[in-house]
Amino acid sequence: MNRPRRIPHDPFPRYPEPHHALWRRGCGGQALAAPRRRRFCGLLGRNGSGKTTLLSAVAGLRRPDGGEVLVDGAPVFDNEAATSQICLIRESGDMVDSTETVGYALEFAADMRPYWSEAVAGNMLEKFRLDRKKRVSALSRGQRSALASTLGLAAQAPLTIFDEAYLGMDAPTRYAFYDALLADYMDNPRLIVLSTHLIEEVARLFSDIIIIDAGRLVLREDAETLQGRGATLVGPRDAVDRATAGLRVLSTRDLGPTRSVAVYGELADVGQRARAENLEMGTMPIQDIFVHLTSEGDQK
Ligand SMILES: Nc1ncnc2c1ncn2[C@@H]1O[C@H](COP(=O)(O)OP(=O)(O)OP(=O)(O)O)[C@@H](O)[C@H]1O
Repeated sequence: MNRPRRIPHDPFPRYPEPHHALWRRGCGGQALAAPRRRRFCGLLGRNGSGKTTLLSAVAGLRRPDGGEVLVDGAPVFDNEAATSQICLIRESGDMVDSTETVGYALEFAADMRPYWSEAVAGNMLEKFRLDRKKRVSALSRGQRSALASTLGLAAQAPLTIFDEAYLGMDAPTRYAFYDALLADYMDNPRLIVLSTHLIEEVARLFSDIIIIDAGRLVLREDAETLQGRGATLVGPRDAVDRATAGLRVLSTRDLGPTRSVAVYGELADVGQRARAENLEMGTMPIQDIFVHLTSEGDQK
């Protein structure tokens, strides 16, 4: 079968312009992403927030109840030209027929995927210690996830989506997967979307963060800007209160006379305020920002 092949080590593969309008109306009618070519995007949301539903609609596997998902201006549902550019690996790892061997699963994917890389597939099999001759049904849960992730990376699709693809993988396997993901992204920059609950493990990979909650967009930001929007200030209570006056306080913790406050928003002068009050200032991990932004209504 004749397949267009990627030129090895070509840092600018000649993919079609990716997905300008892809996310435009994907989530509650709000814009999810501006046109961008090479991004590594983290999709974060609490259980049941709609991540899998959204990603299935983006991959054309599910017709949206409302709104549209567009790829380069064309609807993605029932559009083979669009879906051939997209590879979605779901947590169920359901792209693999369990009665077949690992080797057959790879051959099948190679025939289906226009940008398939045998080299990436081989590297991943080695990394994950997967035997081509083994039946998929004989693999453990984590090994099935590893195989599904191999198929997802080797597909080299211009839009590659992993929806909690790490399920069942042990920590060394997950880290091997993250390393492979990052190396592959550097080698072939494209649009990769990763949905995960293990935020701290992968936060370093993200160039962009999208947070959804109850089917609505909460935030879309580049990771660096988002990191700059959260800070913690620690010191004597009065001094912390003065320094944080007028800022959006996400949480306050007191330990004796010491107060620790997490603030979020436009923090242009917060460093100056902290220095003026002689406070300790720290950055807020993305996971903490996520927890605060998606649990604000819980106590009401
Ligand atoms: N935009 C939406 N409007 C209404 N219902 C939705 C929306 N998105 C998802 N749902 C419904 O919410 C339920 C959970 O959605 P989904 O499985 O996509 O969540 P999730 O974020 O992937 O959850 P988890 O992290 O637990 O896997 C499903 O029944 C789905 O049909």
